[in-house]
Amino acid sequence: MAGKREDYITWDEYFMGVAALSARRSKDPSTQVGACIVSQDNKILSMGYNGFPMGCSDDEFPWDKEDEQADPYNAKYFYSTHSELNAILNYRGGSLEGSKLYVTLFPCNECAKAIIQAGIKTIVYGSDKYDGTPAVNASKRMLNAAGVRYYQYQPTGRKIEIEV
Ligand SMILES: O=c1ccn([C@H]2C[C@H](O)[C@@H](COP(=O)(O)O)O2)c(=O)[nH]1
Ligand SMILES: [Zn+2]
Repeated sequence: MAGKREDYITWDEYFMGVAALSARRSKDPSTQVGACIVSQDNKILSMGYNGFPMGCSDDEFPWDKEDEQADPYNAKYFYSTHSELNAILNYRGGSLEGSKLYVTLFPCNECAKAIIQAGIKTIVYGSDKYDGTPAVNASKRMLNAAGVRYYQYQPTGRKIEIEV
């Protein structure tokens, strides 16, 4: 009798992989972020990626970031909905209390507020490239105060290729 496969992916690889795949839908030329919300018993509840709200055309609204200081009206930041918020808002099933968020970039302060208020209790993040910025410092301050646990995803080194 054949034994079970042993090289199957872990839960963290699976859900971070889903978050990374979700990020591939983002039209942001600079930073693509993906998120996946999972229940305590490892069921996927929702997903999201950074992009403009419904009705705000990816071809008409600005993707520039250089203009942020000079002309914020023509930079992406006023318009882009963050992946974590999209994942929270995309959920149609009721409560996210006690759930876990996988996200490819450490959440900003605005996302931290939504995460806390939604009842998400754990964050597994990929990149922390904005660590030390005021937005991420404030985010960590709020997450720590609210008792939301977070840890960085530890890659296994296994390459996951998807061919469809
Ligand atoms: O918590 C976060 C923080 C940022 N994002 C999105 C918002 C933007 O579309 C990009 C950041 O663009 P930069 O050019 O790197 O400033 O990431 C997010 O989804 N969640
Ligand atoms: Zn954010």
